Amino acid sequence: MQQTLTPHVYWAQRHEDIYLRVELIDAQNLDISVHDNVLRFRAQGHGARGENDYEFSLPFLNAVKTEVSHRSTQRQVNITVRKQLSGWWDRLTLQEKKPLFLAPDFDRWMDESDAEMELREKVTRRKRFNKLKAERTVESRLPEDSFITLKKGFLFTYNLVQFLGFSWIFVNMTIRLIVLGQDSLYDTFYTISDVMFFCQILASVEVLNAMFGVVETAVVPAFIQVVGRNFILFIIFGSLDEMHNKAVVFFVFYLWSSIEMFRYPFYMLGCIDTEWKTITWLRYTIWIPLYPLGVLAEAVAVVQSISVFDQSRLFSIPLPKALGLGSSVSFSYVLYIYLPLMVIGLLINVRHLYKQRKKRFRTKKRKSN
Ligand SMILES: CCCCCCCCCCCCC[C@@H](O)CC(=O)SCCNC(=O)CCNC(=O)[C@H](O)C(C)(C)COP(=O)(O)OP(=O)(O)OC[C@H]1O[C@@H](n2cnc3c(N)ncnc32)[C@H](O)[C@@H]1OP(=O)(O)O
Repeated sequence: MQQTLTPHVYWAQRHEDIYLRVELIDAQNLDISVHDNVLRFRAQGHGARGENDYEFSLPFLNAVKTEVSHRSTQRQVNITVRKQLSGWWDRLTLQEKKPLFLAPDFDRWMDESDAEMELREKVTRRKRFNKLKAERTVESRLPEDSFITLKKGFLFTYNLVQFLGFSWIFVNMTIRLIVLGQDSLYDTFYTISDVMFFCQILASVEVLNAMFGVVETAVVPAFIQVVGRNFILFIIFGSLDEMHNKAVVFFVFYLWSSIEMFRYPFYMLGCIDTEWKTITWLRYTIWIPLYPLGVLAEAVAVVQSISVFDQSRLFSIPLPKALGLGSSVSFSYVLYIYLPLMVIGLLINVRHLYKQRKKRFRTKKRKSN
């Protein structure tokens, strides 16, 4: 049967506080209270007499406040009680004879004059801190705060516009696919391209944001993303009528908008210091299948456009007659160079997104521990 025992208790004081250290390992079920200037302690833990219930009560010499703060570590329980009036006590307990379980805490012990000096230093430090804080509030916090509000407002609006644009694209394409079936694959460009042009031109803002440090993102991945998509949209699809009715347009647009429907809401929530776990998970996960598929679809579009550029000679590069190699070089040669660049771009961005994912979920895990 368990018996109730008294733990070893060590004490020290300052002008305003009483510090108690209760020697109890792995203390559980703590019940600590102060009523009528008497502290009552009860807990289970491993003390001088092994694993047991331990308790004690201490009637204080003078009045104390009823709020008591305590912190339990693996080795001990630290208790702080506030004195009702600031001052130095001759002893801790009401009765003159010191209880047997109580001893001075020499690690924290101070005599009255040392404690006075500490108190004076504390007051000076607090005054200096308050003065600095007041100065900082007046001089710098106002412009800093309004800059942050302006930045968040701008980013929120930008992300909202992109979210609406890409959602419209995704929903429109999905409804058309359900209603028109396979036929909808071949007229995607005619129905969707205006909104896609708008969203992708606007997306150039993301490179500027990265360059000027408006958001904490790397410039190279943002640049690859924007340049890569705009190349496909404006050069491959936009400039060749022959590409407009190809099914590949559907796949490229659908893959692009699928990620953006989650990426922009994720950023929007970040602007208002909010997080929805599902959106975060989707933002940092669905790129895993979508990114390679997106690059594959873009590569198919590039390959399909090669013969069109060869025939139309659009964007062909004029050569000086002196070289004797013909009058111009087809733009398709640029595309042959672009294809391996896409693979390099894919690798750089997949690596970046993998790191961002690891960082995000590692931080989250640590925070939730
Ligand atoms: C040298 C010549 C180069 C020529 C290049 C040619 C190569 C062509 C390669 C082609 C590859 C492109 C293929 C691509 O088009 C295919 C597809 O898109 S398929 C569909 C799937 N795609 C994706 O999943 C990619 C989506 N895009 C992105 O994720 C970004 O664009 C990317 C830059 C790749 C990565 O984003 P970012 O670096 O910004 O990562 P984070 O989201 O983690 O953001 C970092 C922190 O910044 C905050 N942030 C960022 N933007 C905003 C914003 N607009 N508003 C508010 N906050 C923002 C974000 O919250 C993060 O902060 P914190 O960590 O504190 O949360």
